[in-house]
Amino acid sequence: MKRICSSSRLPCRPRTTARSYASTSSAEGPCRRRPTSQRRYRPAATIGAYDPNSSYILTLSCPDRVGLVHAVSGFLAERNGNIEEAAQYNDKATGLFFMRVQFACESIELATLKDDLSAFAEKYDIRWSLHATIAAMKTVLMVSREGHCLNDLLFRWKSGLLPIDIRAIISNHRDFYQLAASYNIPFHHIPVSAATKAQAEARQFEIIEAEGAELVVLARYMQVLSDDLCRKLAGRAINIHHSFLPSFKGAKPYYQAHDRGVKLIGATAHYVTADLDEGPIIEQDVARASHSDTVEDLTARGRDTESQVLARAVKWHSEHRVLMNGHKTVIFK
Ligand SMILES: Nc1nc2c(c(=O)[nH]1)N[C@@H](CN(C=O)c1ccc(C(=O)N[C@@H](CCC(=O)O)C(=O)O)cc1)CN2
Repeated sequence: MKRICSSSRLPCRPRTTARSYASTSSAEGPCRRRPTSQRRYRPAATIGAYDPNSSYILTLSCPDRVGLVHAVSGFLAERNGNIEEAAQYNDKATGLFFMRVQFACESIELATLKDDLSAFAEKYDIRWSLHATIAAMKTVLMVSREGHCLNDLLFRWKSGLLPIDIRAIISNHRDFYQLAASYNIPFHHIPVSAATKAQAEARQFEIIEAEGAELVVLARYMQVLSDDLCRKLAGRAINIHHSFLPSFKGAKPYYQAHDRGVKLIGATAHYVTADLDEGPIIEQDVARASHSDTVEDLTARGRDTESQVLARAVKWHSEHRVLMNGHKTVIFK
């Protein structure tokens, strides 16, 4: 039966298997042990003895104390868990400890591992989460009229460079309908105005939940999300702001930068909160500016910076390398 795209009313073409990532439903397609920066994701068949289905990422935070690394590594060793990558940080200001461990563990059922982790976590007052390394993160992209970040994310995903599973694109304009079609991704055009905002956001959230999105990326989506939607998307919505925050918040940062005469412009990827452009920062970068630059020059130069900053933030989030630390983040690159 042909699947009809809810908003575009057009038959959705069956999805290609272009992605080399396993969507969470069919568990195939992990990566060999290249350094993360060089990893290219490809089908399981080409991989040797390594069993992808037994590789996990554990992230945790708890009040800091002596022996936590020993306790975590001991917990895994007792269950024949082989640590492949580990990083930790203790924040002296908050007294909190953070850790990310990637490990292979073939001799234990996932459910048992989770039960054991729950008991272990209680002992140390640990907040934790466990993810299958190969699971591609279900993602919905949102965009308005500037398509450079959207285009960049789609190309990196298609090239197997991002461990995500792009389920849908939502926009308050039609501009990128064809781009979405070229990647066989459902495109949802949902106009937003002050009068229709609540209804529009209800439709947006319906799609996000229907797609089981673990991540929503505001790839130059230029509408302010309501407090209610921000609460529902807390910790799973990333925005790219086209300035080096905290400078130049708002919708027109390049005009503000030009007026101020700055010598550096920048971009900031951050989690979306109800407080506009105030969310925990994941990644930032800068580019040079000069007295001779027009706003158009700054806007054009900023596009590359925005795309690269957002792609890095999406990659780190989808590899479970970003841990929340109050209104800040800890990044295990
Ligand atoms: N609740 C939040 N919503 C959004 C955030 C955020 O941090 N919290 N970031 C923005 C993106 N953004 C800057 O990065 C931004 C977008 C839009 C505006 C704005 O003032 N928009 C006007 C409408 C502008 C238009 O129609 O072109 C408005 O919404 O009234 C400021 C900052 C995404 N949403």
